[in-house]
Amino acid sequence: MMFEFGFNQQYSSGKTWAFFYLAVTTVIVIVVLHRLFKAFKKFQYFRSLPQDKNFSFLLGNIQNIPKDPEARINYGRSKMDNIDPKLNCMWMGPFDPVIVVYHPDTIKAILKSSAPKSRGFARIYEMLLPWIGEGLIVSNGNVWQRSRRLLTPAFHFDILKPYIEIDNKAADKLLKKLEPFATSGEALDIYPLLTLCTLEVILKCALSYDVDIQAKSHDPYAQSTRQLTEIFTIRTRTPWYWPTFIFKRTEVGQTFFQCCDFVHNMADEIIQKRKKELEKEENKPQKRHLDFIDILLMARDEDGKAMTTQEIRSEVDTFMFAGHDTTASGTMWFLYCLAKNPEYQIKVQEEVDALLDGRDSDHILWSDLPELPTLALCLKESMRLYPPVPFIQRELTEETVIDGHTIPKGTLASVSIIHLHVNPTVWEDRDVFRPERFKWEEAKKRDTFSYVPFSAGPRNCIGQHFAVDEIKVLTSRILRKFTLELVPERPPPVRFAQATLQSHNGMWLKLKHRTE
Ligand code: HEM
Repeated sequence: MMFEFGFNQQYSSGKTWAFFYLAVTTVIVIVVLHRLFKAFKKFQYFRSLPQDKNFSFLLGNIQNIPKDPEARINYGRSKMDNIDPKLNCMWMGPFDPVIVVYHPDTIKAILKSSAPKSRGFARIYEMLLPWIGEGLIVSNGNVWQRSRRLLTPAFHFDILKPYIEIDNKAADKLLKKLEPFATSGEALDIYPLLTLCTLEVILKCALSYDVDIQAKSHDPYAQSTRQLTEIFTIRTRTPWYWPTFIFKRTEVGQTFFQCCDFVHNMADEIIQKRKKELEKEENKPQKRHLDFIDILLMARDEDGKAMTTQEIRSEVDTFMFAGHDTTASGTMWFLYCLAKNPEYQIKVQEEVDALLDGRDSDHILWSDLPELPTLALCLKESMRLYPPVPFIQRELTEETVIDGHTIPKGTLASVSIIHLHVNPTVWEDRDVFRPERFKWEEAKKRDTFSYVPFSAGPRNCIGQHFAVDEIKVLTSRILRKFTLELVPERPPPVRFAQATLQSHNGMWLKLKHRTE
């Protein structure tokens, strides 16, 4: 009996295990099959969307993207022209579909939604993290909301007003540096001079950091920023650089992290200097507005908690980058557009002359800014053709209907500002520089999402008024003194869409004194 019982017990427990294994295996097989089925359905769904049919099961569409920077921009444009005028699906590998949008209807669906910045493996904002941290550009959710609420007062008109004189003083120095080129007739690449000028402005205005950066022929901070944006762009387009542990071991990766250390040290220095000044000021409070950095240093939560050093540094890094590279790019392309379209350059010069003639000083005043309507129209048109921030990205956190397509949650969306601005269904004579298209009678007929150089919706650019004022002051000061000409011996600028829109071969211009 004992034996029988033991045998039966063994037999039945063996059977139980067999059942157990069978059940587990069945569940695993069902789960795997279900996942595969879902992945296949998702794949089929994305394959049914408008897209470049030249698709590889290994690389998706990556191999179709041209290496040449200008051809790369034109590749996106040809998809808009030939595949679909509103959106297409781009495969960044066999399992990574990205929805690219470039029409007011489709861009609106993304920018009006609460879709956050894309984060996680291989996502562009994640790749910015080691550099600008969880600052306003990269952060999401509560962290972003808190910083945005805190920093919005730093861009109030009352704060921006005195910055105009800082812009003018920076312009004075820039003009002095341009003078010898006008005298000798030698062409120059104007971009490096513009970056130093805009860097000086952001350091003085937002960070109360008074250094004569323009006195140098180059600045290590501006240089590091350039290297960081270049390497960041390379990384976003090179799948084998996506895993951080590999990227860190490559030469470019090491340069990237060295540059990060450099800019972080500079941010720390600025913060420490300002902290000491504020401590001194505490004893003799002055009636003045708070700069961006003061707001960061003095901010307290409801429970009295200050921002951590790391949080403050991320915001400082964010503003130092976002506040100078964009305006330098915007000014550079604006000057190019005017050199290329002399009839508009003359109109702007006449407008500036009419404003300043008879004055003792050429400094532009805050009250002068609305008196430059032609310049304002030309600047808008230049930012249409050459948007300083060409692309941005979002991640859909919920299923979203875009132009009748139900795009699943988790999908990456690339907002192509540079293509929206030349979408032929929106813009007549899209490649022609015609600033009049921004006159109210014409502009009011267009969807507001047709033109978004500063993005739109809740995550729009916090610094847009700061930027536009600065560009207006710099360009009117340059045009008051010089006439700009293209350099026929040099090839035209080659657009390069990095974090900001650059020229791959510099921005070569000739300057002539207006008196000549
Ligand atoms: C011509 C100059 C500028 C252009 C074209 C521009 C454009 C943009 C765009 C398109 C965005 C959205 C980015 C995204 O969604 O990822 C943005 C965001 C931002 N910009 Fe600008 N920008 C300019 C100048 C500035 C300046 C001067 C500052 C600071 C002083 C600044 C600070 C920021 C910040 C902090 C954000 C993130 C805002 C948020 O998400 O709440 N920008 N900008």
